[in-house]
Amino acid sequence: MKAVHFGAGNIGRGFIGSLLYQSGFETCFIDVNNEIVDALNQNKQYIVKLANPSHDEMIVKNVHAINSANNQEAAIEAIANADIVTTAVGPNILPYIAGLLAEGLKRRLGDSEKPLNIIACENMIGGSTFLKEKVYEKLNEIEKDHFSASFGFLDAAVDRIVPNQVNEDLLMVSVEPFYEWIVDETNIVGEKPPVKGIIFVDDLTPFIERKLFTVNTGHAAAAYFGYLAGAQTIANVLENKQIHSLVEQTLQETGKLLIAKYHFDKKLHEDYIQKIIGRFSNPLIHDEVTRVGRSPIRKLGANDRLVGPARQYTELFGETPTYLIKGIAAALHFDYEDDLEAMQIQETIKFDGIEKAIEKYTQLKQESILFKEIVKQYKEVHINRL
Ligand SMILES: NC(=O)c1ccc[n+]([C@@H]2O[C@H](COP(=O)([O-])OP(=O)(O)OC[C@H]3O[C@@H](n4cnc5c(N)ncnc54)[C@H](O)[C@@H]3O)[C@@H](O)[C@H]2O)c1
Ligand SMILES: O=P(O)(O)OC[C@@H](O)[C@@H](O)[C@H](O)[C@H](O)CO
Repeated sequence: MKAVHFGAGNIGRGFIGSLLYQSGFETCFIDVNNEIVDALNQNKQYIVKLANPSHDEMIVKNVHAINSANNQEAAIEAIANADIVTTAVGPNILPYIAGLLAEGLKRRLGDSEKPLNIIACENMIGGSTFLKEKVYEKLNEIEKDHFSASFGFLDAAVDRIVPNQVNEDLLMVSVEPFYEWIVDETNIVGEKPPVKGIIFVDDLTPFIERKLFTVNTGHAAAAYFGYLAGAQTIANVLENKQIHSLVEQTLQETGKLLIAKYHFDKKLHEDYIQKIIGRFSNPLIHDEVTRVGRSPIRKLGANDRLVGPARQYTELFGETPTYLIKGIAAALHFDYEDDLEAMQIQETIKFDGIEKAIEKYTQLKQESILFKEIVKQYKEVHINRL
């Protein structure tokens, strides 16, 4: 069986590639990073190392790679012959791979009748649906009909903390032991993708919201509070009792929302929160606050991990969430120079003011109570940097 995976980065190699190998796939990574592509083609395997006390390792074999920046033809051919396509390139990159994916799928339609499922493994709600929209923008009406009959775009929630890698071995990836990959089965065409470790569900929404509004909300809060406090890594951040408590309280707020919306068992959800905080605190993972806080424009998006639950909380309970708002305010103070989105937000604040910046990046209306509370909190954080 052949897999094509877009994005041979942290999660691509450290999670998806590893499960594809364990399931018997030969994986072709498509990436634009020449160094990684060359190394994969040279070694044809790489090591995944677990951040556990015994530092267990496994070798992922049967891999090769194509640089789509200079070898589109090979990438199109690989997609045309794949048994599954997955991605982990980042939500903002999905529109840029859509053209190539569309070409590969068109060629496949010309060559065979075999159905194909595509799974975008990105931290966003409806990632595969979004990718499908971008692919369909490249098609005419007849092609759209053929695509709908032959290709399934399956939304997913993926969870495994894979920090930026600093190993001498370029391909080695250190990952946390925990993982979870939940896939919406409702749009599958043909057989269920035979990937060991995938949990198929018929309603993904509770799972993706639970993951994004707990793991990623807690992570973002820790990153932005931690950055203000001058911490380097997420594990360091959580050693600070004050921030530990801020993160926990933030997750109590998203927990209250999730339990009310999805009737999750209160005790089980509390256990889920504590397990996640434990994962963040893993001393064997060196996860920089700047990676976890990366792309703050995306993270401040109306439906993303901070503003999404804050908005829903305010609508459902008729009051604003104290700690989520603190997290949003801290994100607006994230002025890390190497992050283009952080710099863009800081420019907007500097030239247009905080109100215009909040409106632009969160889509919240100035007259809303949530908006006003964020402005207030932003000014307070400004005075008392943690
Ligand atoms: N790292 C994690 O802990 C983690 C966990 C769950 C989900 N995710 C999600 O996985 C996705 C990837 O995150 P990551 O941490 O692996 O990032 P990463 O930067 O390590 O990997 C992204 C890879 O995509 C490649 N890429 C960029 N543009 C491309 C293009 N046009 N075509 C093909 N490849 C391209 C990059 O070169 C890079 O190798 C994100 O959506 C992220 O939210 C990450
Ligand atoms: O990948 P992002 O930028 O959406 O979010 C940063 C981290 O929160 C994220 O990568 C987590 O490590 C991951 O989602 C854990 O499953």
